[in-house]
Amino acid sequence: MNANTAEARQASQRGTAGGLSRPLEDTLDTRHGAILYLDDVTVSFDGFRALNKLTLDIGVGELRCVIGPNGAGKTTMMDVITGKTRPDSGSVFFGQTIDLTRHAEPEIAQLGIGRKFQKPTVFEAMSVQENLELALAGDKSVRASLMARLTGAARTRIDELLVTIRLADLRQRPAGLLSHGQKQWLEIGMLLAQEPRLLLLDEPVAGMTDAETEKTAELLCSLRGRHSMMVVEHDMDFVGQIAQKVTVLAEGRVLAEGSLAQVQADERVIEVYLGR
Ligand SMILES: Nc1ncnc2c1ncn2[C@@H]1O[C@H](COP(=O)(O)OP(=O)(O)OP(=O)(O)O)[C@@H](O)[C@H]1O
Repeated sequence: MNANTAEARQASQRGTAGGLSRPLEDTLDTRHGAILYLDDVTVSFDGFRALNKLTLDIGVGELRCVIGPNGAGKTTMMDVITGKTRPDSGSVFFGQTIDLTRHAEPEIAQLGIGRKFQKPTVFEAMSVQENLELALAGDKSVRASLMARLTGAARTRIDELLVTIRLADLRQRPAGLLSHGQKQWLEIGMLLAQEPRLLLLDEPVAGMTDAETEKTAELLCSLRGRHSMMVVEHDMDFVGQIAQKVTVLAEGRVLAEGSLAQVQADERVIEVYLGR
């Protein structure tokens, strides 16, 4: 294990104090501009290659959209990044020096990679604000003590987050009474509370109304630069609203990459995914 990895592991074992510090802030080396680099990653299930020598990188502060047909390997790719699935071969680097394949799932979350699954998983009986406080604390068991000594910085951060996720007016509302879209924004806020360097979002607008989808696009665009993001989506209108660079996955590897207009005009992409 090299020095940086050892340092990262120690930092991740320490955890975050009140969710306000990000222990790896100084150890994540992104001098070459990439926050994530997958190199030649292969994952097989019973001989079937869900990922087949996948190579892909995400720039610091970038909002990358990943599209592709069912079974292309999008979820498997996110599982590999977050440590849920180990690749058979290949490497997955977070910054220049942290090899994610050497870390367990909770460590990877501590390292600064947040993942939003398709279904919202907020605490329904708690208010919007309490959900954010909990996320900031990072652990349910510390909530009581946190509430007693919520620092000024934490209060400010929660106020900021409420504005970012467009729920400032609903801070006291039980999360269970929010609309589907509002629950998704709350969950994004809960992830942001942990100050992720990289945010993985799996079909964030599935089931949303058009108005909610538009607001989500605005929200994600507002996070650009501050957080690096990878968004897997099938909703092409939404992708059109947020996309800079789009990666098309098919059969476990990158089929095409470029602006949405470029990949939409690519005959191979039309053939396997978009249709005529
Ligand atoms: N645990 C597993 N065991 C066996 N096969 C799996 C497993 N996980 C995924 N697969 C297979 O790997 C391939 C890639 O699946 P994956 O879920 O990554 O695709 P996807 O691009 O996310 O698809 P979708 O758009 O439908 O979510 C599929 O053929 C799937 O059946």
